[in-house]
Amino acid sequence: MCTDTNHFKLINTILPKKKNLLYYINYTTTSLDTLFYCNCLWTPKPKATAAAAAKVKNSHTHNKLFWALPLIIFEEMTDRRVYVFDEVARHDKRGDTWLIISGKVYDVSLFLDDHPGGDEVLLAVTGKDATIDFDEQNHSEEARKMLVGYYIGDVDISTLPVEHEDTTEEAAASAGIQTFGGLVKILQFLIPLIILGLALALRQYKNKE
Ligand code: HEM
Repeated sequence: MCTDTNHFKLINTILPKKKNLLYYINYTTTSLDTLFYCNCLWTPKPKATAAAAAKVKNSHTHNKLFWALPLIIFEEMTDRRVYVFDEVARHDKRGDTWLIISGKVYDVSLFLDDHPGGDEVLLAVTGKDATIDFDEQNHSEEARKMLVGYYIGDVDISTLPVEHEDTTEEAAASAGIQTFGGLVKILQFLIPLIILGLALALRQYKNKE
């Protein structure tokens, strides 16, 4: 664990304040691949060789890496990809809490206790599309900026379950079409009856004459 406050300052100026996001450091000069957390906890990249891992543990290399930060390329290593809805839906519990907001998938497992709106609301929408719930709360600009820290990928929107709510304009229009269709069917049945009734009435009238 790095305790040098300068390192914290440096890291915070370079990177957005993201919690527990892993960054891949492509340290071009030594081609030393390693991972570190924003909280300054250094961990060798799993794939890194034992020799590279040993180098990272060496404090000299550690410092060298840190001060070279502005020169190195960061790539987020959070395995960002496109998830099908069913996969998101499986992460629906405390400690494994994913949700969807505007087509993006967020892992809020570590945010539950920090959420100003409480953990219950997040748990209520875990594994689901929480777009409407999120928007309904009129979250501040600050809250929206925080989203990036929990972003892990996108959801394939074609896999989202079809909503059955009839609140949308489309649903209202389709309901209108259905009502109209019903009316046409009734008229199709009634019109021949009316014509028949009129014909009979006319015949009776003529017979009377
Ligand atoms: C990663 C996703 C989310 C983040 C980063 C987030 C962040 C925040 C923040 C910073 C606040 C404080 C008020 C503000 O600045 O707007 C807040 C309040 C709140 N949030 Fe969230 N939120 C998230 C998801 C959600 C979801 C999905 C819901 C609903 C299901 C929700 C419901 C609420 C509620 C009820 C409050 C309290 C509002 C109040 O007391 O006035 N949040 N959230």
